[in-house]
Amino acid sequence: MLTIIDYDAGNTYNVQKAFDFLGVKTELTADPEKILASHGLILPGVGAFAPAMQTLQARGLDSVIKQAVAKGTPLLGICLGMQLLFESSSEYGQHAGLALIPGKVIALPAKKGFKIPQMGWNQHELRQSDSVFAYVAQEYTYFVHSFYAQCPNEYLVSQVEYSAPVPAIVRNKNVYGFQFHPEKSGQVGIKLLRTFVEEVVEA
Ligand SMILES: NC(=O)CC[C@H](N)C(=O)O
Repeated sequence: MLTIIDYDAGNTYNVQKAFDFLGVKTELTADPEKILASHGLILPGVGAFAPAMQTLQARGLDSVIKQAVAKGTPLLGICLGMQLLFESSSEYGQHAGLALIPGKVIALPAKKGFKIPQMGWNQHELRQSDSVFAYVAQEYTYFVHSFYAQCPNEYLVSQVEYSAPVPAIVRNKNVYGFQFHPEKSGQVGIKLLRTFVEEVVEA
């Protein structure tokens, strides 16, 4: 069973439905004991960075997540949930993140021909050929975001080109992030979630 961290994130229902479709049981909880006992964690998220971090902190979930990761529990952050994994975000001011992956989140640059937010399908370019997600090369997934992560290449599994090179899948040991919405990315999105379960959590 996977544990979806409950901090009133907006895409929790759709993420749960995606795992239901996979036949993977999930439990939505903010209970520290359940999170620490979990075999795999999902950090969903849509909306602004600061209120999301404030809710995590208000529920003590920031430290519980860090404890779980430190003992090796795999964690997948989705969209805003991926951005929260980094050290900081400049969305509406400067805010500290969970600092589970080195790097910062900044605004997508304005550039002629690139509407902000990026809202649509984009094609992955692979950066780590030995990743369990390597098959995502040249595949398309669905993005909705105005901010993006800047991180050292060693944490980059795949990226998409928009008004800047956007990390699409990132990894730091047992911590993974998807900037896109796998729950809105059709068969590829479902396959990527299945890979996280079968090749990471259950491996
Ligand atoms: N869809 C989202 O929640 C996007 C996350 C973040 N607010 C961004 O604009 O990048």
